[in-house]
Amino acid sequence: MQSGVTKMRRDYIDRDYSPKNTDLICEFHLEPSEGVDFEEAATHMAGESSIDSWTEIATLSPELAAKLKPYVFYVDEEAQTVRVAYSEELFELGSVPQVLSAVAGNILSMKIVDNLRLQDIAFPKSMLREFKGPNFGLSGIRKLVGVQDRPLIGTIVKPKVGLTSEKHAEVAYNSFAGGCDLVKDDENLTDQKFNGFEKRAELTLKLAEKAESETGERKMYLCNITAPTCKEMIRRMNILKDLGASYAMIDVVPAGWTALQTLREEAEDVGLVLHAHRCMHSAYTRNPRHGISMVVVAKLCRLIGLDQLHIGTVVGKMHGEKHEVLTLRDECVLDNVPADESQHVLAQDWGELKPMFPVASGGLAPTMIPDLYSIFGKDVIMQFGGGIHAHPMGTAAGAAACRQALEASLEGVTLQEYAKSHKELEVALGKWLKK
Ligand SMILES: O=C(COP(=O)(O)O)[C@H](O)[C@H](O)COP(=O)(O)O
Ligand SMILES: [Mg+2]
Repeated sequence: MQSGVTKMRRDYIDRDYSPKNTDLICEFHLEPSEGVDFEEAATHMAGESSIDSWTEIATLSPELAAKLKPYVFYVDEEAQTVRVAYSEELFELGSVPQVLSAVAGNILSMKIVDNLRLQDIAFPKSMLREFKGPNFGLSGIRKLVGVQDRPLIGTIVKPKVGLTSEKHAEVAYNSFAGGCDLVKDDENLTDQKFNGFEKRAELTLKLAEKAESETGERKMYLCNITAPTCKEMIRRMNILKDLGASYAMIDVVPAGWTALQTLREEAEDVGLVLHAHRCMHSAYTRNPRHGISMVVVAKLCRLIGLDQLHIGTVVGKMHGEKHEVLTLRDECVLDNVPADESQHVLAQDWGELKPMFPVASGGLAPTMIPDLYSIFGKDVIMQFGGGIHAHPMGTAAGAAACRQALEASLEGVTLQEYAKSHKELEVALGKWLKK
């Protein structure tokens, strides 16, 4: 046995245990380190994530253990999968940080495992009750934007950073004028010297309003409030509210779970939709054998109450297989997610918690819209950066090409056919359609 590993007094493997509907259930991918037995590793992992330590602890009485012990009720050594049921009493039910400190905390660092990945958490009703979920959610956003029957089209002002506030607002205006419903900041644009938060928000919201009156469509600006402190993020949210904004955007992983829980409370008071950019998630989601899955990240976002979340594109530039992205979509939009063993997904009844609006973004071009529509259907926000601002005729034409490609998809017409009477789309096909 490896150093630091001694026999625990208790064995938490119990294949006969049937989880109670009040239990929090986790599925893990587990690879013991060399010479460590699979079940031994599973028992240690379950103990470390709840009541136990690396050696027999005298202060853990049999009564206490009987009340709070974890149950490793599913063990598949060949598939390297275990499921653990934890009593709800182990948790501060309204605290995402506390839950993560338990089920995705020390255990990811243990020497007895070479790899360990938290694949999914099924939250019991008692925990769902402690959270509000999205305030607006998918249907609230549709109502706000006034678009019911098609995907929304969004853009990220490019370049990511470097434009002045005036130029930023102008690029946003051109995007709105060309047909975007939503314009957002990039994830690394917050409050830099060349483009301060307040000035950018003021100028861009003003031009969003102008585009609204010119086009007769609602135009939403998603200004990034990510900041060094919660206090400052709340201040920025209030600035947005005072300027008449409907949305705030936040980088959910860099900002952290406590910040999100804080912002969710404030967002309800100020009445802003929260857009969740997931940058940095791959630091712990990308390795299929270790860390935390994106499904867990998405579920935590819905639980806390972000209104829309980046989930990947399948066809764009970012990592993410179709089945993974669709699993994320399901966790965003369904009221009841069925278990899917092949995807390491546990059943989740979302109860009263509203659906989030899924966002597909990252390396998209207008030419991909038919594929995006067939993958996601209408309940998706299609978001283009380079795919709009690199259009040879400019930003407004890029946005128009996206709307035209969407119209073609909704009508079941090929892009080539539609492009015959739509110049912007024709030019976009010339640039991006693979020959
Ligand atoms: O700025 C972009 C996309 O710009 P572009 O369209 O020019 O690639 C976003 O940050 C990515 O969507 C992030 O990826 P994900 O949504 O997968 O988290
Ligand atoms: Mg970006």
